[in-house]
Amino acid sequence: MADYFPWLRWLDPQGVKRKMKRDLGKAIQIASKFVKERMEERGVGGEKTTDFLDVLLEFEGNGIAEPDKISEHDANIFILELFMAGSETTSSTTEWAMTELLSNPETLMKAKAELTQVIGPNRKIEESDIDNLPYLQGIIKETLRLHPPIPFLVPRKAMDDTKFMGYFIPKDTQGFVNAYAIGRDPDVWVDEPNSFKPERFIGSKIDYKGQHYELIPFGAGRRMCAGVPLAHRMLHLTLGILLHQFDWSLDGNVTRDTMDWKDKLGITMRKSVPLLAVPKKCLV
Ligand code: HEM
Repeated sequence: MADYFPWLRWLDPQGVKRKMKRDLGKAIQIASKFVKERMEERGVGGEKTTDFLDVLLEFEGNGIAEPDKISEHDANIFILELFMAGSETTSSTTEWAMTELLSNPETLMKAKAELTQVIGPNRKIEESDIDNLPYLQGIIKETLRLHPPIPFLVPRKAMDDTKFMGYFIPKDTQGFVNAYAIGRDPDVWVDEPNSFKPERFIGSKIDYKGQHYELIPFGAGRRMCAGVPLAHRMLHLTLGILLHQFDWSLDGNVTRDTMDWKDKLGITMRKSVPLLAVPKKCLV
């Protein structure tokens, strides 16, 4: 309500700010446990680790353009942000990918055939295999095109009065970029824009790294997703392992037509009714 009537903001009429403060406080507490634990381990000379948290704790800045040290509070916020930005985005993308594949058996078969051909029966998919799996890459791109987990990206604010494409945008206007609509724009995606067709990316240079504005599930520009390299690996490895190691079917009598396709917007835009899929270990 306060977005429509900004003068109501101080009243917090729906209690949104109050609830946010309470819940964020709980989330910071969880993140702070990881940070405290690591600080204590490092203090007693525990096993040496070199992950992102160690980098934060070891940081020494020049104290001018950057701090001398990263405070414990800031380390907590960093860790919380990575959890919040990185977990539900990747899990909901994997759920949508499986949903699309289980409703498109031919596509699922092609993905499994590629994995069998490239990886073979005797080993597991590794990071170095990803570049040799163009069909799997097409599946991930197609999933992110149709189901971007952050459909309006992160809100922007006009820093100054701006004229843009004939519109006047006053300073401080909040703007959203509709990555969901861009991904389904029939002027750009001319071949059945609402259908799941990983083939459209075979032989195409279009990628989600911020250079091709028709596919921007990670945003673009200086504030685009900081986790693209990690998400890219995680998505291909997770989906690759699920498809390579198991045969999958839909639960019970559910079919493509009776499946619930609704999404709901929370932290991410995920399936409204969770996918129920049944794995069977591949007999290889
Ligand atoms: C499917 C996976 C993911 C998607 C679709 C995604 C998407 C996004 C989007 C749309 C933004 C805002 C960009 C903008 O508004 O231009 C963002 C920001 C961010 N993402 Fe991701 N993300 C994913 C995974 C991850 C992972 C795994 C991490 C790290 C663990 C991560 C860390 C971040 C961070 C730190 C930001 C804020 C960057 C900034 O404000 O400068 N993301 N992400």
